[in-house]
Amino acid sequence: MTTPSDATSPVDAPREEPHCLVEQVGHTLVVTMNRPARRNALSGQMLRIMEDAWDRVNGDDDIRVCILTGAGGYFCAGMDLQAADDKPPSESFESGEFDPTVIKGLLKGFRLTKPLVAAVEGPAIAGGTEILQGTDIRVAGESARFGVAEARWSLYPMGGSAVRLPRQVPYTVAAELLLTGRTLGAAEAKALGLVGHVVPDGQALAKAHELADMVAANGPLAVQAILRTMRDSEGRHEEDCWAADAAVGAAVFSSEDAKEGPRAFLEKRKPVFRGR
Ligand SMILES: C[C@H](/C=C/C(=O)SCCNC(=O)CCNC(=O)[C@H](O)C(C)(C)COP(=O)(O)OP(=O)(O)OC[C@H]1O[C@@H](n2cnc3c(N)ncnc32)[C@H](O)[C@@H]1OP(=O)(O)O)[C@H]1CC[C@H]2[C@@H]3CCC4=CC(=O)CC[C@]4(C)[C@H]3CC[C@]12C
Repeated sequence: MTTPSDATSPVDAPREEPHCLVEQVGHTLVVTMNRPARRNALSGQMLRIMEDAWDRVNGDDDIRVCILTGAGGYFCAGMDLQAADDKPPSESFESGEFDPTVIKGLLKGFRLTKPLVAAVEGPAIAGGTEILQGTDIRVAGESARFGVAEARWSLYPMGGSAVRLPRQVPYTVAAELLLTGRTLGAAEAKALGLVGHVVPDGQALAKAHELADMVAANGPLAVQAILRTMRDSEGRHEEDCWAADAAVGAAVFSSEDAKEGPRAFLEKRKPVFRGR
């Protein structure tokens, strides 16, 4: 997809903001989709920055949790329809330039090994709700709106929603949202369990930080092991999961942190976890 960074621009043009901002705050990496004038529509540049951020989360032991949010009071308006009109994604699929089975920026075919907290203000439409389904803990401002609108434009929810949404909300609701393209508000999303928290507008990021800080204060090995088992056991019979569950759990109990935690409780102090 063409992005402004691919185009030549006059030297006197104002410096364009990066399409995605990445900032570490303590043990939390904050990823902010940053094209508010386009309602944070997903550009190629934005997705490339997000892919690098995901690698940083997975590769840096100092990062224990990630927050994904959008700038300007918006979450994400999905694929950049102008860029798609300039260069239809089908050209990239047909040429083999892009393998749609893995869309790392949208966390399809690639997952974070640490918890991802979504802070949603305003519209999270199509690709916006698609990437939401790759997050773990979710906070919405009361005016946030969700939906998978691809069918409205005779497009396909290539970000994974036809697979994931029926696993995250009741089947008939997933079918209705995917097939009608209608949107839903934060209250309905909370009632369905698509998001876990609804807060006053403008407070989603603060709540996301509060939750992220709770995660970051816990044993990182335990947190990552729990997340791994949740991911690996999804859709499988429980009897097929216990061996892996036990192996992952035993490794956590064998860690130094598993001794530090109970000791800190008994000594009535905060634990100091070192991730080993
Ligand atoms: C398949 C994956 C997902 C697909 C999609 O998401 S389809 C797009 C669906 N999006 C929508 O339907 C939302 C459209 N927007 C709205 O409904 C409204 O704007 C809003 C409700 C979001 C906000 O309303 P508002 O009143 O506040 O604001 P407006 O006045 O409407 O808008 C303000 C301003 O912003 C512009 N705008 C808004 N939305 C968009 C948008 N989506 N695109 C562009 N511009 C937008 C609007 O025009 C106004 O502008 P103005 O000038 O002021 O009038 C895909 C997701 C990612 C894809 C992959 C990306 C990487 C790839 C690269 C390749 O080369 C191969 C393909 C691929 C892998 C590609 C594959 C497909 C995806 C996975």
